[in-house]
Amino acid sequence: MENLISLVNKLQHACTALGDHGEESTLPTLWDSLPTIAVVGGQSSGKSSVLESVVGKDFLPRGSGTELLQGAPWFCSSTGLMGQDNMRSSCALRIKELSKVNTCAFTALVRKEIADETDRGTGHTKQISTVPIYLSIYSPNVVNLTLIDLPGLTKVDIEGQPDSIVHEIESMVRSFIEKPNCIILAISPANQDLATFDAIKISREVGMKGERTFGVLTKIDLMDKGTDAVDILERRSYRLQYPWIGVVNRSQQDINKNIDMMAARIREREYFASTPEYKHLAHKMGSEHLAKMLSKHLESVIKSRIPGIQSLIAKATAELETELCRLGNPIAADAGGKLYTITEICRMFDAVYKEHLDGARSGGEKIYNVFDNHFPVALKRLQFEKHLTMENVKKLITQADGYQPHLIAPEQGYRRLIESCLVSIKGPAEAAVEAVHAILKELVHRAIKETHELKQFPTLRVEVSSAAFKALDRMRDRSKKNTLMLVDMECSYLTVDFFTKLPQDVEKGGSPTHSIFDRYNDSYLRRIGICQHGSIPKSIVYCQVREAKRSLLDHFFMELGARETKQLSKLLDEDPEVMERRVMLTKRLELYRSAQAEIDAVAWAK
Ligand SMILES: Nc1nc2c(ncn2[C@@H]2O[C@H](COP(=O)(O)OP(=O)(O)OP(=O)(O)O)[C@@H](O)[C@H]2O)c(=O)[nH]1
Repeated sequence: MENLISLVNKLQHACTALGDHGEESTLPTLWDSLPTIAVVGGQSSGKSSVLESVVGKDFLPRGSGTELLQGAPWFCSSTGLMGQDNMRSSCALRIKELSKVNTCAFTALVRKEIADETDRGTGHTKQISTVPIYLSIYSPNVVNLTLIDLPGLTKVDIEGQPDSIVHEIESMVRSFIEKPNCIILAISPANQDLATFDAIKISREVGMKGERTFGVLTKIDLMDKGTDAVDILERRSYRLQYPWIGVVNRSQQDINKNIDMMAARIREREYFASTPEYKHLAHKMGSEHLAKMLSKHLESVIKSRIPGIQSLIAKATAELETELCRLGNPIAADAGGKLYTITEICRMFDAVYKEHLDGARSGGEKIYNVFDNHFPVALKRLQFEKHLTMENVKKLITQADGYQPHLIAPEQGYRRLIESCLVSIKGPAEAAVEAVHAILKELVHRAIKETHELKQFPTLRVEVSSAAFKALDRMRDRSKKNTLMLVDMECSYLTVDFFTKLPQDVEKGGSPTHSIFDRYNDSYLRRIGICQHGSIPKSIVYCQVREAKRSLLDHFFMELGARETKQLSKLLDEDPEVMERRVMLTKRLELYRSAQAEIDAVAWAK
């Protein structure tokens, strides 16, 4: 029994330390893995007496009028009383510290509590109540188990009870004992015909092949003279998977005389040892033997549940770890720690952002699309013809040499013509800068969303995105300036090479007979634009994309260094609910880990 106490206590310790009392919980319950013991039998068959003798204490009211459902979940005081009221919603009787109450006082106290509770449940009508009474007794010396004293099964209606009572009791009993973790003590009085009792029948029905059922033959001492229970006890009749155990409980007279449990056990031992019919079976009879058998059985059942409990704990631990990981790390208290956390998170954001640009995540390809598609299309759409209308060309060329007549060729005029066309490229160039800017901003949104660590801190998230946007705005402005400058630069000086190439290029495709105006036609000027096509993206990538990759949060970091602890704390203003949940989960995880260690120790000791 001591081994069992220690084994169950360890498991129970693990369960109760986790605050797991079998209540509805999001986490898998360990409680269900532990067995309960229920006594089933006809009215006055001796159920309460057997329960008490297994426990070794008398506390249950017996005799007529106790057809109530008494459950006794047992806890040891070392695991505390926490959560009891949550665990059992209805009426819980709590008798604390069994060891501090003397037997008489204890008996009287518990009996009174049960009787009062029954009256409360049935309204003094002495009817059977289907509301369970849960009696929790805490002691370091008892096994932490749930013992259920069920109302007696009956075949006939009971006076003062509704007609449906026979079925009600049966279905109540069935609902308790059909749970696979319920060990059934089928109580049958030996002084009545066994065939007339349903205890075995009902427990066979729910207990599959009877592997959960222990037959207990009570009232052997009350059998008619000349009859005995040897056939049953020697497994010749009413055979069960486990041998029947005969017991001799205290009679009503003994109870009235206040014969205590110890004396009753001695007398029971003597009875079996001295009765000729049972002498040879004496070592397998009696309440003590029943208690030992049950202990052994419980031990093996509980041990067989250990792998299941271990996997429940492993599953719960994994779930806790996942959630904790999702909630992120707790925040450091000092400024240095906070600064470190912020920069680390920013670094992670930065890394995600770069991945978008470099192709590890999607989005960066949109920039290429601007250069490869939007920009050339925009160039194509430029209305060079407006510049090249005969009127405009004439005007420019005529104006170019002022009052002087052109001697050879209107070179100055060509220059002006080309310049004015090049200037119109500024529009598409600016549009490309803006398009890339929009893409870079959109990627900030995406990277913010995808940086898991930022989810924890809404304020930091806002600040990081606004810092990134500000940086991108600065880069955009610089890029625009540089790109437009590039166009200006192209316009400001046309090389000889440029000019010498003009007629040749035109001659390749064009007709030399065409006038000079026709030669520098629309498609030709477009080609000049296309020359720019290469350098404008270069400028944009250099000023915006490369910079965004290199120094998106540089300003922010510099500014961070100057912030005070209070301001840093503001950035890390986590949702208090998240903080609380993290603390709770961390505590629970620690408990699960220590429970795991304890249960592992039990498993290794097998
Ligand atoms: N002589 C003798 N009396 C017994 C034995 N077992 C139980 N009794 C007596 O039988 C009566 C009924 O016993 P209980 O233990 O209350 O039976 P129960 O099945 O719990 O009864 P209900 O809950 O009322 O159905 C009590 O007066 C007991 O003292 C026994 O083995 N021998």
